[in-house]
Amino acid sequence: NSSKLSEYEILETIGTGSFGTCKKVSRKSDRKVFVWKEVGYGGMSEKEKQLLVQEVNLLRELRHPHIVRYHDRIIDRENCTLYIIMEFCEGGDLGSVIKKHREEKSLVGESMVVKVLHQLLLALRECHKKRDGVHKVLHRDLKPANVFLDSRGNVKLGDFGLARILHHNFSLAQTFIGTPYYMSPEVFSEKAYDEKSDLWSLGCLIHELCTLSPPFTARDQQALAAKVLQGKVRRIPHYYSANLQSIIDSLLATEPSRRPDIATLLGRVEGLGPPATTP
Ligand SMILES: CN(C)CCCNS(=O)(=O)c1cccc(Nc2nc(OCC3CCCCC3)c3[nH]cnc3n2)c1
Repeated sequence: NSSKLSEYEILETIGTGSFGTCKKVSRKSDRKVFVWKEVGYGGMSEKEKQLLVQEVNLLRELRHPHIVRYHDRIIDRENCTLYIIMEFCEGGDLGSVIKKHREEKSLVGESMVVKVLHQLLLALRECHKKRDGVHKVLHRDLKPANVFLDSRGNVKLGDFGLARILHHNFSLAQTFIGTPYYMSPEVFSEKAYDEKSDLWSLGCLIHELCTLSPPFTARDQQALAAKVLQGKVRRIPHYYSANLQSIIDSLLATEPSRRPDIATLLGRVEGLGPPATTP
């Protein structure tokens, strides 16, 4: 029996994403806390609704310690709204962590950076393993606001799938798309997007975690593309190890084929600092 909205109590609105509103809710039966994401499908064509169903089915299949867990969905036909109920991550998002460190002028410790790198590599390996019938599941929207921390400080990759839904240029998504800081050279030059593009975005995210601002910034998309295609990146602070610098350099290789694959990267990361997942 599909669950109903009345089984949940709304605690607070956490924020609004490219898909709609995200709220913190608690299940009345056991007070367990979740988030739900409200996706309005009123303006969608039959085709777009089909895509939405496909994406939610994809979300349901991904079960991994470092991917935010999908729990349930509720369809409210009266308001043409789909509610996707997911695991609540108490630690908030990485964007807020970076903002805090920038304001406090303090660097993120290397062990935390390595933990985020390691756990996101494990999450991306799982995503790339999956196929939704035809093509590979790529994240496409890896950015600090889409990476969450649980109560034990473990990293959880969130909100993908929703990213792909909105890649079919839905109107709402267009209004939310900010500057694509993490867009890879091949995507700017409209070449094929594949796993290596997710690794480029991971490189941007880890670089930002070390420097507290995006590796490539510009006032508009054209200027950003020029910088990304030129491929010059400032080094991370000397506080961090040469190993970490070289892993980031390899992820930010302009030519996708020069970026190592996930297995190679995991070997290099597991060779670094202390064990990653907090038991
Ligand atoms: C320790 N403190 C410093 C941190 C306090 C932190 N607590 S907090 O304020 O409730 C808080 C803040 C941000 C996130 C979360 N947890 C969370 N957020 C999601 O999405 C956020 C949404 C994404 C799109 C854009 C709008 C926001 C999730 N999606 C699936 N699971 C999720 N979990 C909790």
